Amino acid sequence: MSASPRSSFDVQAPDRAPVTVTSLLEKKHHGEKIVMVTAYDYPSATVVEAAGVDMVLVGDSAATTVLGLDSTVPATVDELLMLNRAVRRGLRASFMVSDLPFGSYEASDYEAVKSAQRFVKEAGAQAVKLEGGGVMVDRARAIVAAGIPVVGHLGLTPQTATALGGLRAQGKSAEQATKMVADALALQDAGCCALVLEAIPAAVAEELMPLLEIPVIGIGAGASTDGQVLVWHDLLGLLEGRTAKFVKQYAHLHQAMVAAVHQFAGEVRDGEFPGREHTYAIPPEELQRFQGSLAQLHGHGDHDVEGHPA
Ligand SMILES: Nc1nc(=O)c2c([nH]1)NC[C@@H]1CN(c3ccc(C(=O)N[C@@H](CCC(=O)O)C(=O)O)cc3)CN21
Ligand SMILES: CC(C)C(=O)C(=O)O
Ligand SMILES: [Mg+2]
Repeated sequence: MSASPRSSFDVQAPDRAPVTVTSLLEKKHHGEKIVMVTAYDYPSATVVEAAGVDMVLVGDSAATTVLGLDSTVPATVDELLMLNRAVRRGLRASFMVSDLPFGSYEASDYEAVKSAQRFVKEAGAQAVKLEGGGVMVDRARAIVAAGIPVVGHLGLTPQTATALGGLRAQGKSAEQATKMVADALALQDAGCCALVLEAIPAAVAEELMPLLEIPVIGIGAGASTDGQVLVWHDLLGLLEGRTAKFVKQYAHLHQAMVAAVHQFAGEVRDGEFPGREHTYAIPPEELQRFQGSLAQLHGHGDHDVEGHPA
């Protein structure tokens, strides 16, 4: 393990080959699980990179987790692009996938390709992700034809949650599950390099898995998928409040951060911070000269009230 960083940022990950569409497929074939985590800025990107995750998703969940909105619908291409560029600067080997936001790809193949190209050209995305089957399969095919890898997303698709009747698990009826299988096969046929399945019964995912040749990343789809994804804030416990059933919190950083800031506030109020070690020194002779010039300024005769020589 070499400690030398290869670029201006300092990640602690052991050297590893950059993740590619091909290496992800090999992982699937070898039965090695694929790890995906969302990231939204430079520090989160350096953490997921250092932890060695395979894929990083710059999710439109930024709308709720970073911007404090109550759904992903209002997220814009420009807002997400700024976050995507920050993430890009913190990544080296992890494969970066960018969510296309609601309204940036649905209306036509042309708009889909144009939006996808912005994430690639302006932020260094290695793939884009879009939600849904049906006509969205055509959008996926158009982006793939333009030379950009596409990740599909079926099941609970938060951008169209209103049409789904809310943020509800999907595929709980035979009809829904059958439609999902058809959409998954169609997305694969359209050339998607991977598929995300969100909030569906584990048994439905299990039936689907043998039918798919592309890597499948689950979030609330049980243990049979080729990989798992969680949202950064969920995994680390960075937000207050209840989480979806599919979330496991591996830390409780919200509490840890409140405690740290609370301690800072207490030390400022007590005069305990800053200590000598946090303050700057001036050479004694410079301090003496400085005090001398101050004394001159303060009315030692030959100056007017503003300190100018009389
Ligand atoms: N922090 C966070 N994590 C996410 O996974 C996430 C976001 N935000 N924002 C955008 C979307 C919204 N997502 C969500 C949000 C809520 C549920 C949820 O509470 N689901 C219920 C399902 C109830 C049911 O179907 O009966 C659950 O209890 O899991 C699921 C996905 C996924 N995305
Ligand atoms: C939950 C994942 C799959 C996602 O789409 C997001 O974070 O936006
Ligand atoms: Mg998303």
